[in-house]
Amino acid sequence: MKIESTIEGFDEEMDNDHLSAAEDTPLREDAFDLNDDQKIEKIQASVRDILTTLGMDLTDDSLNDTPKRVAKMFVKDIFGGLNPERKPKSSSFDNKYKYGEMLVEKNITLYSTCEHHLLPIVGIAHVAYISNGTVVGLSKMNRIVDYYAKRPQVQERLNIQIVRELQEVLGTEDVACVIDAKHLCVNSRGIRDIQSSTVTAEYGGKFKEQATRKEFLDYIKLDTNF
Ligand SMILES: Nc1nc2c(ncn2[C@@H]2O[C@H](COP(=O)(O)OP(=O)(O)OP(=O)(O)O)[C@@H](O)[C@H]2O)c(=O)[nH]1
Ligand SMILES: [Zn+2]
Repeated sequence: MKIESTIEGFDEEMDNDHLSAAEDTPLREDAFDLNDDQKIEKIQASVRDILTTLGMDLTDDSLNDTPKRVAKMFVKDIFGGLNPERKPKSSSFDNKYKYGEMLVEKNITLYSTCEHHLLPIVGIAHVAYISNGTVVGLSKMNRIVDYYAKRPQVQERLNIQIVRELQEVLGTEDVACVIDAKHLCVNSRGIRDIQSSTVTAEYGGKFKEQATRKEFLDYIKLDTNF
């Protein structure tokens, strides 16, 4: 049986067995039973517990507020995109000027968090679409990238979520996104490979055709340094 969440703006359909579609962030049904302040209180206690277990003296004035800082950062900042109320309102307009070519928003700065290690993912996203009558404000593409990045993520899911959202807003399948990002869990720990970065891509509609995809990739030329 399918159920619709009652939370305002939460339009991802949830399924009783699986909670959500494969590309949706795995959230529990009670994810928003607590408000932000209640979550900050609880997380603060957990962070205090972790640091205390590690042996840190939390009476030190540099550390005293760390549990609260981390809790606020999780709820309001780096995981703020879990809350559908923070989803950007994507003002769309009629394509009055009949611009029918590809529009590319490239080099969008991306900060996310790896859900396996809770370490940063830092990179760039390139987004493109071909209008079928609707256009979206340029900054909305940056905002959509930022919203879905502010969750515990894997890069593949992040890439798909960005494309699905823009397809919805623009009312077209013809949307693509390429992400090139460094995962600090690979760069700064574990294998500690500082050079490597991860490239993912999601192509919808016309972008599945080779010529359209090539035009997009020529515009973004994956030779950027960040
Ligand atoms: N597919 C995918 N894997 C990721 C992403 N971010 C991190 N990973 C990988 O997730 C894997 C987690 O593997 P585990 O073996 O459970 O973790 P680990 O023991 O810390 O692994 P090492 O990093 O190899 O030390 C690692 O290989 C990470 O590189 C991502 O966005 N997508
Ligand atoms: Zn990781």
